[in-house]
Amino acid sequence: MNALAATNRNFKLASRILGLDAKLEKSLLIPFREIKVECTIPKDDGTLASFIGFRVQHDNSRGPMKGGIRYHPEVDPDEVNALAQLMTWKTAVANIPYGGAKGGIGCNPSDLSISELERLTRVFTQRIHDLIGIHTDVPAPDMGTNSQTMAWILDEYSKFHGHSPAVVTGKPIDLGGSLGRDAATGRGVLFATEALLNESGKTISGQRFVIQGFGNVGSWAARLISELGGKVVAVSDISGAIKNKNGLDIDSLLKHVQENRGVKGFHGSDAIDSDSILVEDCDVLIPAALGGVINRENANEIKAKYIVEAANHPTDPEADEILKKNGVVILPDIYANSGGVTVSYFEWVQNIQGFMWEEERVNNELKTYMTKGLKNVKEMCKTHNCDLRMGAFTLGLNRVARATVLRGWEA
Ligand SMILES: NC(=O)C1=CN([C@@H]2O[C@H](COP(=O)(O)OP(=O)(O)OC[C@H]3O[C@@H](n4cnc5c(N)ncnc54)[C@H](OP(=O)(O)O)[C@@H]3O)[C@@H](O)[C@H]2O)C=CC1
Ligand SMILES: O=C(O)CCC(=O)C(=O)O
Repeated sequence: MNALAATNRNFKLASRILGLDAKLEKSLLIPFREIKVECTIPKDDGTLASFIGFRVQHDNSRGPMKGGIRYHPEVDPDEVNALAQLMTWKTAVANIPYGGAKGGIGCNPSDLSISELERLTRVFTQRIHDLIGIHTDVPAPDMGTNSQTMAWILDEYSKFHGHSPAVVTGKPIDLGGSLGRDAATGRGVLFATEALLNESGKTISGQRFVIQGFGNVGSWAARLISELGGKVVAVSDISGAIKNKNGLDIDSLLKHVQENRGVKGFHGSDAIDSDSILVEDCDVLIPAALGGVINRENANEIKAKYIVEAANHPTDPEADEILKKNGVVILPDIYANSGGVTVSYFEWVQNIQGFMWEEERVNNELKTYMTKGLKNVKEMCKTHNCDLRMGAFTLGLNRVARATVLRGWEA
């Protein structure tokens, strides 16, 4: 099932549970605005290369639209649409005053030089600058983009609108970024996992973790989990997958990745088949890369007791059903990875206030939001007798529906 069909299916299930009016349901589902732009750049060798960029602004009833920009070969309109919709429910679950958006460019960033990436980012910004803004739509990093990408967007946007640090989050600290934003999604995953485990008297320490993806989110999650005594027994990235049943030394692995641009060949590990990473023996599985990776082909083989969705939409609805029957507990993406956008919110607040917070304050506030988020999701599970995914969807949808109805429609 493609990302949009899967996301729409979850939306409709939640809407039925809440008993939303069919016309309101339709208005919540259709994106506010879909932008598609052509971005042509001269490559370093003088030849031209053309790319397609997207920004889907899904909903703004609760505040400015918010969401990352992804650079990846598989970026397509349906996927960006699904990711934008997920941002609407995610910001509502986190209870931060935003709507949802997502952007992307269909490209392989590892095939482009730094100067080509800069030109591409600047051209994309020129195409969309009139449609984003501090109080309309605030981009951030996602797969294949980082704080440098945000710095280029900020610089290009500011040429048209004056210096505007709050137009993007996930910026470098020197340009008004927040302390703690780089680690925030991984740290949020840690807080979410801790809160879930604590309910059954367990802690991070002593649990065995498998992590797919070792980029921003996966590597921070691994680092923070191992700092608390959790055993990360297998990880993967594009270069391959590695395993050590006694636990990987994450500090040495981080050095290895910096020097070798991938986890492959790490001395304290054995290589395993990349496809088998999700079905490795562990207590907690953390998908932190692409969507749709847990599907009906592999769901029955999953050995983890818990899945914490650091990636967006990693689990197909068909797999959801299989995993539920097998007793696997899933912390859904729109709650589990909301730490990133929550600290983006703190960054935006700091930019608007013109006052920088200490990192300790950022991390403490994040913990409060993540703990409260799980409590609110569980209350919805209890009220509607549903699983955690539907608990999160009904929580998000209900908040957005209430805001939409309160604002009303033009006559
Ligand atoms: N960044 C953020 O704040 C947030 C991110 N997310 C989600 O988290 C996920 C990861 O994002 P992020 O860490 O920022 O992205 P990054 O680009 O920093 O890292 C992505 C990682 O996934 C790896 N990867 C890509 N394809 C595969 C594959 N087929 N098999 C195994 N690994 C693969 C990459 O490998 P390699 O390094 O070798 O290319 C890299 O390690 C995405 O789904 C994103 O939407 C969600 C909330 C916030
Ligand atoms: O930090 C943000 O604004 C958005 C992060 C994001 O893209 C996501 O949560 O999927």
